[in-house]
Amino acid sequence: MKARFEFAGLKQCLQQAKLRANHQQSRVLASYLLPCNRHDPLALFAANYQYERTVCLWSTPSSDHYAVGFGSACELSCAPGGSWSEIQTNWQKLLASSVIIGGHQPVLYGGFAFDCQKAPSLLWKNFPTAVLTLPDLIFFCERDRSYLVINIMVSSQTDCSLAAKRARARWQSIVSRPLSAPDYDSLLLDGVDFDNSSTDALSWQQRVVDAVESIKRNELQKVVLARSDSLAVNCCPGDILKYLREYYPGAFLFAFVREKSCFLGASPERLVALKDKCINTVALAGSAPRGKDFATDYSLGLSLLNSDKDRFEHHLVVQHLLSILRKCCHNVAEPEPPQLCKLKQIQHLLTPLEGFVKDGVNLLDVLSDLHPSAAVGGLPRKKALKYIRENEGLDRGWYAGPVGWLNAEGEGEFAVALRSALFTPGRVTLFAGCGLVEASLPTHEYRESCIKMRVIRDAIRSVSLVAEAAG
Ligand SMILES: C=C(O[C@H]1C=CC=C(C(=O)O)[C@@H]1O)C(=O)O
Repeated sequence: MKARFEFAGLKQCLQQAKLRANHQQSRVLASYLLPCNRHDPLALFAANYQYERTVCLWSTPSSDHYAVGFGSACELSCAPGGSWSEIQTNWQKLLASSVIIGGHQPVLYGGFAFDCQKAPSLLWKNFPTAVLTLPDLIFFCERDRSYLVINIMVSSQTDCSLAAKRARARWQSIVSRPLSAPDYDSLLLDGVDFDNSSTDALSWQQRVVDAVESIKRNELQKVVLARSDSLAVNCCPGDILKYLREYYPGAFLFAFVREKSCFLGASPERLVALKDKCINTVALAGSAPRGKDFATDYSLGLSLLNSDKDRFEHHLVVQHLLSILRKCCHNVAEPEPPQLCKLKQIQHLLTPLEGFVKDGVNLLDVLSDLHPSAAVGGLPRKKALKYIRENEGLDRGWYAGPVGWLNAEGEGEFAVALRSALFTPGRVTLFAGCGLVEASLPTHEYRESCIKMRVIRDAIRSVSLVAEAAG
């Protein structure tokens, strides 16, 4: 299909919004959809992420559905510690007066910090504790369909013709921007993976010992301790996403660029999806490495399914999620026994859970009840969070927080931002955590955290080798 920017249609949409803005004396959202040529969403991301202050990318597991958003027509947030459902209420208010042409649902994308009570450190300064963004331009593609949505906040002063021209020019520059040559330097990647004896490794293992002691004293039932690793490396998040798309097709692929930082990952864990009143979530906890061949892999999977320690760790997550679902949903199905979720480097125990949302409960209500699940926080929840705050010694930022989207009908999907890293100029910070119960062993947990970090670490290594080979 030839690209045709239906300029007249956009201008009319803006003019309608302007009439409304005039009438109500406040800004009105104009959202306009038009079919467009197919582009590779990851190439669009890679070519443009350095030129736009806000970019987001989202792809649903095992699907060909991608959304790439540029800029921000508006941002909805709530104060640290504030109620997330405030965001959804404000979104509904904004939509009530909007002019939407194209038969689509405008969509917000964004995320929440793991711990919204904590002020962000310098590392996460560009990531507010809770923010959902309506991009200026969103490119969607699915199978053979692709389209562009243009969102503009219109006031009584807006020059509709100029705003339409600007949107067209911006999209044209986005699609015609060439990929800049990657700049990879000082890759300090080798030798740290399973080195159990470095000071960082030992001090983290000591934290695990202390947490397990606390569990043995019955102060906690379970706690998830995370750690970070920082690498001095300059590499293109777009290339990392291409690697993740290839090797983790079953994961939620996400990226959020804010100013010069990019938080991205390939998460296997859905926190919540709401469609047609049906809520879906998963318990994902309990891990084992993948085997090098079928027989070893099969036996590792079988031992994981039969491991008392992992089954207990997983059971806690299932029971906790069920108790929350039963409050906000009816017809909560009894779960089946856990199954294996096999990823490139690691396998997990997984239990899907489902219910039908009660009237008057919205997606962000459910999200804020489910987060943090015992797969990333612990139990009892409040005590585990306090323990993490006081003992982990890390600013998790958006790592292990919910990331995803919310549409105009209140439907959406959020994943737990795992297998993720924060890219800042010249540096990448990797994050991973492990669920601890009484039977957890520090060396095993450290090794598990290394395997989890390999998702991004291997991606960096692979794209830098390709860049080196290309000269
Ligand atoms: C906290 C993480 O993983 C969670 C999800 C799956 C398995 C987990 C585990 O076995 O500990 C964790 O609960 C992480 O990847 O950083």
